[in-house]
Amino acid sequence: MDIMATSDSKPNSRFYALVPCAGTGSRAGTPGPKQYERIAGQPMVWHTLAALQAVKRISRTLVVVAPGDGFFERNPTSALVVPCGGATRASSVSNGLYELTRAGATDTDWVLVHDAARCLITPALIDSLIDACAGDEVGGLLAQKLPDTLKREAGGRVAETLDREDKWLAQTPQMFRIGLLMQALEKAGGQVTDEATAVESLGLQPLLVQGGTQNFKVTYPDDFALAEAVLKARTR
Ligand SMILES: Nc1ccn([C@@H]2O[C@H](COP(=O)(O)OP(=O)(O)OP(=O)(O)O)[C@@H](O)[C@H]2O)c(=O)n1
Ligand SMILES: C[C@](O)(CO)[C@H](O)COP(=O)(O)O
Repeated sequence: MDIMATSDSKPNSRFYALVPCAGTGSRAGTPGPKQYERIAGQPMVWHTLAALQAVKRISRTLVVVAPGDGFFERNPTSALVVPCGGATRASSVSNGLYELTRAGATDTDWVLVHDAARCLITPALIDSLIDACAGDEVGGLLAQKLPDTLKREAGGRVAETLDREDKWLAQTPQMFRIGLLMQALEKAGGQVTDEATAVESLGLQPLLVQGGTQNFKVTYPDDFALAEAVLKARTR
């Protein structure tokens, strides 16, 4: 692909945030979608949006919800909410990118895709991703080196211990040019679990930017208490 067409030759590119918020949270064990569960006094997604909206360089935040989701009608936000969630996270992101372009974003603007369920993200981490990627020709993602020894399993037993030196856990936000990411997701299909995988399918190598252990995705029942403890500790 012609990477020069999307490289940082456009100093006036804007930054958008896109929040996929259309999942059901099947692993979380909550009665409804986990992103609306209250954590530290607020629905989870509220913490996520507050961090993104505190970053002044982000000109607009778009939230992708499932069709028929009435949460933001009951809880108005300054973010643009679109009921275009798809069957997979990747299709929710693709649909949201299209809506961003309808709202005036261009192919060379940047988008930071961030999980609604990563409610512990901070403005400082978002800023560090933007600082690292805005001059990069591909873009990149927050990620974390593995803190533990890594095993491969076979039939419930350890088959081997893997080298972890070059392994990272992908987090979000993941930041790419809108045109590049649309092209990448179209090529990669709806099953890829993050934006970087789609961009890799174009033969490109996204930049790994140091994330944080607190920027975990609320996924399992135990994660709610941990997220609550961290958020409460920050306000003390
Ligand atoms: N079809 C989907 C699936 C997921 N997401 C969003 O993508 C983020 C990360 O996904 P994950 O933690 O896997 O959330 P769920 O798909 O809701 O959880 P689970 O896989 O346990 O069902 C979440 O903010 C979720 O709302 C989405 O917008 N559209
Ligand atoms: C995008 C992501 O948060 C990166 O770690 C993650 O892949 C999304 O969650 P899923 O469980 O893979 O849907």
